Amino acid sequence: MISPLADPRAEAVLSRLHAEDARQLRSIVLRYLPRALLSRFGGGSGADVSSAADRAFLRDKLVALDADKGRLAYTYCRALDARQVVEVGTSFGVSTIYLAAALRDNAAAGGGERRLIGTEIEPVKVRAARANLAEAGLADFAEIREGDALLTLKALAGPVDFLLIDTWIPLALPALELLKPRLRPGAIVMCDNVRQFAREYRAYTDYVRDPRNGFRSMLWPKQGGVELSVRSEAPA
Ligand SMILES: C[S@@+](CC[C@H](N)C(=O)[O-])C[C@H]1O[C@@H](n2cnc3c(N)ncnc32)[C@H](O)[C@@H]1O
Repeated sequence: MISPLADPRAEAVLSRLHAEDARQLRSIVLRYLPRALLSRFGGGSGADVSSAADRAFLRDKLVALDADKGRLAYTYCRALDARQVVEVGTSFGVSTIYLAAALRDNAAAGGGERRLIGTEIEPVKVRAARANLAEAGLADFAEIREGDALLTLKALAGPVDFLLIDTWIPLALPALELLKPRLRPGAIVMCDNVRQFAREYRAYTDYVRDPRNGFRSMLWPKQGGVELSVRSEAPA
């Protein structure tokens, strides 16, 4: 498959992690399919994974951004000449590697300080993500903050050029609202799986698709769907 990264070291780590993610998919589908079907056809919500049992089950699961979306994120960060990128939901660091690679390449092309701030609530995943970034040779471009994103990102200084929201669904809109004042005009926000969980993401998509809230937004409809929103000035 064609990749814009052109970085064998990072690609080797990504290929191991994508393979591990694919191996885990079966157990995730078996566990969550009934909820997903209920959500689609019978009400109920597929969004809530906050129980102790769900948390324990998901602790070693990557639930990673797929490769096409990772490459899309890389390409946007390059095109934006991003300096600061924020990621809500780091897990084992798959998306983080794509984003950190873009920042490294932006620094090589244009100089200046570039940084990715990622955040993850599960300590074991934070340790794994840091190790994966180091193995990919990208540790210098990413800082992973451990804890609840609404706390770890509260005092973040702007401007933010690109924001990836790839976390459990109930956090998506609060995270966007927290970070919205730090997004520079023209910043892109990418939010994963909004088509697959359209009902659960309704509050989020309603918000970004209403231009009065300061975004112009579209659905990239492949693989569960990605919402791509450009920060614009809200009309007076
Ligand atoms: C879909 S996974 C992220 C996948 C990651 N972006 C990747 O490509 O590998 C969502 C992650 O969000 C984390 N998460 C859930 N709630 C969170 C919160 N309140 N603060 C920070 N991270 C959270 C979960 O532990 C999980 O690892």
